[in-house]
Amino acid sequence: MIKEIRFASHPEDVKKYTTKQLRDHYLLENVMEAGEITALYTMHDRLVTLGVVPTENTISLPAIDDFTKASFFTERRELGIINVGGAGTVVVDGEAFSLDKKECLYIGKGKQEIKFGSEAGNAPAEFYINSCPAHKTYPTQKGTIKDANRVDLGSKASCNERTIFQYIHPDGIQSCQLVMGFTELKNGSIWNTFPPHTHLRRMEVYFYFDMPEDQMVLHLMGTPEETRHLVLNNKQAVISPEWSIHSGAGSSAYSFIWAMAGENKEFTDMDGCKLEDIR
Ligand SMILES: O=C(O)C(=O)C[C@H](O)C(=O)CO
Ligand SMILES: [Zn+2]
Repeated sequence: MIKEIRFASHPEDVKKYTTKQLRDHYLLENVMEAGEITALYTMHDRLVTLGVVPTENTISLPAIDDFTKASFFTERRELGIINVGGAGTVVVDGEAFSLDKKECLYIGKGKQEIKFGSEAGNAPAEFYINSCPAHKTYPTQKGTIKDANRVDLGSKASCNERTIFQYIHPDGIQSCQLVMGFTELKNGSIWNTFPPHTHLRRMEVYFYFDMPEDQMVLHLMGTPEETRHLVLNNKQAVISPEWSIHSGAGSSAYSFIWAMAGENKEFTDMDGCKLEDIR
């Protein structure tokens, strides 16, 4: 298992960060490792981002004792999973859920044994997971693309034509604080989340996928009046502190999974930035 803790940051400090410091604090460079679990615990709302890639053998989710001091991972946590690889299965206390690419599974607090497997070891499932502290148990539930709430946004002329698929949200799969889904850009569009926004009530993590290996996204972060960029490639993730914008322009179309945790679960509770204020 590959694991790491990152601490929360102050916007005044981040203004002084070099490219390397920005990447060290916010970028998750290697999320998916064959046959491995990767786990990154951020102190921004104590969200844990994991990647699980079972190849020949199934992989069990351990408690990660030094992060959680719990006897099993979901003793005080909930988690949301979206598969971005080949077909796979998640077994939750003996109940099997098959997940095709882009399908979602929410697992509520209190599930003791969680196991991940792939249908074919040479085309492994790649489970992208976000977990946050939970105070009560909501039912474990699968979501297929048809179950997701679709929101079409943007336009061809603005190069930001995209569809948001909401899985774990107030009118969909229920959770304590996790909100999660993915956004797909239409071919020819490159901008996500533009115009950008902040939401002091929630932090957010973006995981970019379905991006050609030789392409990239310039992901924007920072306060609206002091922005910075990070270069992200396929299957990399980036932490967005609650005070930061999170938006990006790619050299081609791509998709990304967004996940939020914090004070509320209101997807539309955003403070939109005026383009004339962005620096
Ligand atoms: O393309 C978009 O716009 C998004 O996907 C927005 C994210 O979901 C988000 O930032 C929600 O707060
Ligand atoms: Zn947001």
